[in-house]
Amino acid sequence: MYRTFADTARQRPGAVLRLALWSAVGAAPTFVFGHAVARAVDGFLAGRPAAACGWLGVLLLAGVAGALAFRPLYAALAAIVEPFRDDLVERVVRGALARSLTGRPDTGAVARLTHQVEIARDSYAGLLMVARGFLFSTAGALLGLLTLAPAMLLFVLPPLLLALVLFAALLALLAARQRALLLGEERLAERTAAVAEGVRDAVACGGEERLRAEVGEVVDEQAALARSMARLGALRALILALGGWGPLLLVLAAAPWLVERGAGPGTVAGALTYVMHGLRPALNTLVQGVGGGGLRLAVALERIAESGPPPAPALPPALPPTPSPTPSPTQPPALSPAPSPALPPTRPPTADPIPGRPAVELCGVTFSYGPRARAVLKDLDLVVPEGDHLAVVGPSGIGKSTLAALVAGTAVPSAGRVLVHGRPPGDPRHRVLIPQQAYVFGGSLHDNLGYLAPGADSAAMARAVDAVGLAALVKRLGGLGGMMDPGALSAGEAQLVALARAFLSPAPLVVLDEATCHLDPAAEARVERAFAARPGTLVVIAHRISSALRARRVLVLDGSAAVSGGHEELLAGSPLYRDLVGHWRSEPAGGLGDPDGVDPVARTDLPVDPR
Ligand SMILES: Nc1ncnc2c1ncn2[C@@H]1O[C@H](COP(=O)(O)OP(=O)(O)OP(=O)(O)O)[C@@H](O)[C@H]1O
Repeated sequence: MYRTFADTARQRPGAVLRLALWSAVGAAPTFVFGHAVARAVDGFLAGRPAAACGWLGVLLLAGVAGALAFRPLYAALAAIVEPFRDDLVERVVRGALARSLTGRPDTGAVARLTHQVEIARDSYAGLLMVARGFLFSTAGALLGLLTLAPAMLLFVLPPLLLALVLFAALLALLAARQRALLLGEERLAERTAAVAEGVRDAVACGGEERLRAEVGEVVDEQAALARSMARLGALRALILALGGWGPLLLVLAAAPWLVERGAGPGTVAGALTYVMHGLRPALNTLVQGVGGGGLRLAVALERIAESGPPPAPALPPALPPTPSPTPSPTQPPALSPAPSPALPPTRPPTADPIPGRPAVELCGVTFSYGPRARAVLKDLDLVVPEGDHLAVVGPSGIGKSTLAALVAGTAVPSAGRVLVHGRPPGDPRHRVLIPQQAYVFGGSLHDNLGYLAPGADSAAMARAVDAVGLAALVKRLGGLGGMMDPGALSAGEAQLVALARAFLSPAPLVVLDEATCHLDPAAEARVERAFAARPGTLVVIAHRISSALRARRVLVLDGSAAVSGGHEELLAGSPLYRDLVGHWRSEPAGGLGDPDGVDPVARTDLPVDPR
């Protein structure tokens, strides 16, 4: 997957040697400091200030040499770290490209993962610096002690070694805890996102308490993990105290014993310098660096490994696109109906429509958003013959969009059966659903329009553009190849793009769920007429009553009952339809006139008169 340090040592021994060499030069001051301090102290005490100052000069020179060694040291480090980074980047890009061939391109992957690669690179470089710094500084200090006063090692080595052993044991615990913390964070994020998305359903089912308890449990687990991580952090401080201050206290306590055995004050001062300026900072950096950056590196590498190329190469999907459980630019996210049995289908059927069967058949369909929620649709029967143009009207909240979702297969009935062209709904080759919220993506207008009809030629696109009235936007963008910024489009323009896309799609059934709500009445009329003239079946969840007037048939949803028929028929037979139309008739006319005296711009979903 990527080069380990051992691989690099084999492949680039020169770089590793250079790193070791310059690390040795960088650590030279650690070796020289103790001796220079010892000699300088002894020199001053013996009344030889010139010699003492000379040793102080040596100390200064060693410091300068150590500082100068850092420049080539970093160059040697880069020669080791950059190939490691290249390996990671290559893996990430290969993974993203391979996934894009599966038909589910993860466009955020490269940006996201290269960020993780940078974290891994920095952590790896930091870890190498820490490890080599510890090794060379400790070696320099111990060598200095050995040459200055070997007996001192008796007091320095035992606490240092004990601290290192304890730290190694703690590191394993820290890594396990850090991983658990990270996974817990992910669990918590997933849980809260799921709760936020489904809060409407949860409230509808009276499930707030249960949700609160479930989320609370994950939060408590996470808090317990964070507390235990903090306790391990305190243990780390104890280990540092043992390995850093232990040798210092022991050397101080042993000083009289050493002096009795002939060690001068300079030797004691030199030994203390080794402990204070060599061993203690080295241990400190090791514990902090490995405990922080090392764990981060391990986690980042794990995430990158997970994002690697999929096991087997996959081919692009056949066109038209196979159904995907993720929302497409014409398919709104699936509704979240009752947990069971009303789950959205994860793999819609791909069989061809059955010739001669109606475009839509609903048989005894009941749907509710939760097991204890009131049914939105109850025992609904409906047949929409092939080639029909049906408008669905009814008061706000009566279930018009729910019906559209059931027909499109993004919601599944709690009881009853829905068929589209004789097949279970949900196959994007059989139907296209345009919701109120238009899904338009950043890219060229051509790509947006061709999303559901990849083979569409420019003549077909021009026809769709003309049919829905998109020419002004095409002109503004400089042609079909013009790039679109979805954020810069007006809501009406975005709807027109989504509508033109649906117009181009080969799907024989089009469901418009208030898909023209941001258009003015004239533009809406043009769109509906265009779709009505398009071969296939049209179902319009009406936003204005004029949609009902244009349709061949109207379905009036009325909670417990639903009636359908022509406009005149319904005026005569449906009190609710009469109420709806009467309501708008009495509204001040706001747009085009109509032969029936109905204001065609009036909304169809105003609340029913509560009489
Ligand atoms: N995801 C959901 N979770 C829970 N309840 C929902 C959900 N979606 C809709 N409802 C409820 O179901 C009922 C029917 O909603 P629907 O959107 O189908 O009605 P509508 O007739 O299309 O309304 P409008 O014309 O206002 O869009 C409403 O009471 C609504 O609050």
